[in-house]
Amino acid sequence: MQPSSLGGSPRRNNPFGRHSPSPSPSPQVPPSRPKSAVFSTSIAEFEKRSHGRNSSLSHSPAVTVVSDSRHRSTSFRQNIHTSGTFAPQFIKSEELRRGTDPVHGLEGNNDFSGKRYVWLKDAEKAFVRGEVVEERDNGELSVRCEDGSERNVNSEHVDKVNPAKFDKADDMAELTHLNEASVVHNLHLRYQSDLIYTYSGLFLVTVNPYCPLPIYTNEYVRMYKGQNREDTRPHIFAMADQAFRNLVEEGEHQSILVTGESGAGKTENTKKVIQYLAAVATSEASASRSTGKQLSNLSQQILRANPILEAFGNAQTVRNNNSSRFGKFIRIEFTRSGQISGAYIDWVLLEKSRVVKPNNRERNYHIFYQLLQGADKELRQNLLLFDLQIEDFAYTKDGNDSIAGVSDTEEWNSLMEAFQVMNFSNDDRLCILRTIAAILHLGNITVTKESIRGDQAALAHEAYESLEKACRLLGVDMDTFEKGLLHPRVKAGREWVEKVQTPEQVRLALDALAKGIYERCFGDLVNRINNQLDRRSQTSDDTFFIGVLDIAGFEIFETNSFEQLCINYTNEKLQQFFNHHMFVLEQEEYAREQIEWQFIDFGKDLQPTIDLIELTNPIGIFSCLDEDCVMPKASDKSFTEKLHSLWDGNSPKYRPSRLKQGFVLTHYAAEVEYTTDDWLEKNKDPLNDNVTRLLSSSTDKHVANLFSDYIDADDEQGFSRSRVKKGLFRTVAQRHKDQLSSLMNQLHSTHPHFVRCILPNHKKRPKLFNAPLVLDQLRCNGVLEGIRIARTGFPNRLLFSEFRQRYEVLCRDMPKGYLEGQNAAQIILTKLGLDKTWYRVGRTKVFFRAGVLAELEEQRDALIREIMTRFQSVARGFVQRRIANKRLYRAEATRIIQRNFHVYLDMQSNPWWRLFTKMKPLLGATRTAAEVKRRDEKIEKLEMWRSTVLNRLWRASELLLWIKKRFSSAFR
Ligand SMILES: Nc1ncnc2c1ncn2[C@@H]1O[C@H](COP(=O)(O)OP(=O)(O)OP(=O)(O)O)[C@@H](O)[C@H]1O
Repeated sequence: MQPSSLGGSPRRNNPFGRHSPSPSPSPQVPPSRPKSAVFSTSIAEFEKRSHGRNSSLSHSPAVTVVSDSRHRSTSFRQNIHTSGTFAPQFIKSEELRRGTDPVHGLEGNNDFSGKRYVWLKDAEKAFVRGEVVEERDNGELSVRCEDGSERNVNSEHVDKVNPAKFDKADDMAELTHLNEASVVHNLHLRYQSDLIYTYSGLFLVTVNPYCPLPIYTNEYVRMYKGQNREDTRPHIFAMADQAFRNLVEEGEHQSILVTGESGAGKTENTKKVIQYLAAVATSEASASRSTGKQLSNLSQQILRANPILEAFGNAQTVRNNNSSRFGKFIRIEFTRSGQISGAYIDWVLLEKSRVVKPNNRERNYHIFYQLLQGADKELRQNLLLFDLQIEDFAYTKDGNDSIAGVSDTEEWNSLMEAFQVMNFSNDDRLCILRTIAAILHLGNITVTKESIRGDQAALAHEAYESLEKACRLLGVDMDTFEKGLLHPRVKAGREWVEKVQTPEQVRLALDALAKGIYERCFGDLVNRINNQLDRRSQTSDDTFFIGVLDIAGFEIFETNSFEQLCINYTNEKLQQFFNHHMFVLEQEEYAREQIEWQFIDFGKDLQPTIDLIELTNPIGIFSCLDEDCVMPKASDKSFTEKLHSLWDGNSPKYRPSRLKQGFVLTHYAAEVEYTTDDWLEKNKDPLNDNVTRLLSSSTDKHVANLFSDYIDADDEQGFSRSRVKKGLFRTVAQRHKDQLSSLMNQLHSTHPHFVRCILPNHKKRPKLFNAPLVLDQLRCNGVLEGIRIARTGFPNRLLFSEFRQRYEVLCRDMPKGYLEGQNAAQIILTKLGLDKTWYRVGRTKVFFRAGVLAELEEQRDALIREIMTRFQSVARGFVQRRIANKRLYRAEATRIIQRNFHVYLDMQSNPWWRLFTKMKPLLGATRTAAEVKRRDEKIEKLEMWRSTVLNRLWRASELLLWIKKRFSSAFR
């Protein structure tokens, strides 16, 4: 059943994404009432089953799907035709060839067989489907699996298989058996048919196809523009369009939250959203000519900001050749009439450790390679790079030099072009690239031990060349820089003393500086882009925004550190946001339908874990870490012990690690074990004060600006005051908490839409679907959590008309004549004998608990099976009777022939018969002679008769002549 086929209003208030009621549903022809004689058995059986319900594992593949899919496909095709853009890709030729339904691609077990199928857990494939061959009294099932094996399992440990009509369901929330196996199976079936987008209630789930699909063309943009979700197939454009229409129609900020693992397709989908919004907004803008050109230029700029962000914020990783190493929130501002009026990019969590330590099988940020491959001679001289190559720099020589299929020179050219579109001047470009080159040179400063005092740091002889180049590019004095690096001045009581540094400390300080410069440079670049995209002064109208959040999903690695805690904390907050939103919408829907329901805010489920991380009193993980960062003698170990003493036994979500120095947190997705090595250092993220102060007074305005928060005051007291005032001591945890809080505030002011990207395999291969991997991601990205919540309420809902059309057939003695929808539904439900806790009757719909519809479907299948069996038996009886009659007739004929033949044989031995057969030809001759004689006599008779007649005629004519003569002489 695909109720959404009836079209109707947008379903923004329907949290599970079930179809919205259509004000004018398509004609509903009630199924003609069956003859009671035919149905009597099944109804009695049904009543028996619904009272003494055995909610066993029984499943019979559904058989009655044709009308539903026809409804759906009709409405969809109508939509395509009316928009005039029928796209043949929608109906795959393969599907047509196989004769499966092109919209739902039904190919389930429509065999009327009544077999029972279940899902079994499987170590390799996650789940395997099997047919129940025996159900034992002790609750064990004997199951014949698809792989040919036969297994005995406890009935508690299997999941029900959905009726086949749910195969390739557009919205998984409509599955009546909402279990993990069914969700994975549905995604798998769709993925194999290139249907990469699927709804799961409020979520749009997308599985990376790893190959270009022709579904993002302008034709598709037109096809989705202004269409309801129900009238089109799941697509990122459908979600973007819904957000755009909500914005225009309701004047409300919108957000699209895209999350997933690395390589799952977040960035690609974010780009598609922006492409779609730019396209529809441009077409809106072109309606008003005056601003049209200017705004389409802005759309171009928004699109072209991407190559710049990717060059500086993306890198090749094992998972993804173009992995974004930061989270971004792109806000596209619109006027109330739907024209783009500006854009703004926020970023979080840039992976700056990559700048100094890229993995061996990965690369540093693209910009380093693009610069070294693409810059012309003049620029190379300006940046003091001369003939140096990738392998000449410490920060680029490890790891890969290039990416297969990607030309860094071409990418460089495209970056330069993007700079031009974004109105970056030559000077702007140069100063940005100078810092990048300076970082490369900083990496080449080799630190050794001083020859006299063994453990003190000194610069190697060859390091001076790189040091000089770095200092020139950064606009600082080389000697002061070196001194600040090797002998930094620190305050000891009231005195300032010079500190002795080990080579490791100096190397760390240089790396920290390189990371710090890169991060600040990235921030500055984003600010410049934002300045270009900011057009608020040019529009007088109120503006509303659609924000697209592209951020890393929940992470569980073998070793999870501080970075993973930051990411998982972010995802926990986003999941809480989702749960709360779903709860609010659900509540609205139930209230609108006036059904009784005790509401539970599932967002609150996640609060204990969030408190554990962010609370200040009692002191949470972040605050505890911050506190220890300013404690002189604190270490990672003391910090871990403090956490144990605070939270162990006081929160169900926390427990100490058994084997490592760390703790285990229970997140919504899973339990994650964090190791706390280096957390204090990571949280402090220290920069050498002496060097940063020097940079803040750089002769290069750009560099000075990057470090302006370190500006030295006249006196040393003033210096430390200014640092405190400008919040320089903010730790990474504090910064992240603040950034996240600001992001959450923005999100709370929006109407959200959720996209979950799924990585199908680690081999980057199309059509390869690794079910256990997908299942893990569904767990981590909250899709299964959403389904869990859905199961606690009434996830399946049907309009009265649809409910009646489908299930009235199960009820005998329905009142005749017109019945109002609610009344009819109520009567049917009562007659079906369903437990009242299993459903609610609203004002326009019937709501069901998960699994109830499957039970009804089963009854309906049984009934139809019964009808089909009877029909088949009558038809077969008729055919067999005809065959039997024919056979009987033939047998009779054969017997007659045989009898005659026997008689013939018997007569052969009879002498009279033999005499007769010999005489028979003679008899024939005698008969001929008699005949000739008889005819001769007849001829003779006729001859005589003829001559007599002729004689008389002659005499008569003689007499007439005589009379004539007599009369003529008499009258003369
Ligand atoms: N819809 C799509 N169509 C075709 N290819 C895609 C699609 N989505 C993703 N891909 C492929 O997968 C690759 C990785 O996608 P993407 O960069 O968007 O992942 P991501 O989730 O943003 O990863 P990261 O978090 O590492 O940045 C892309 O370079 C592209 O080759």
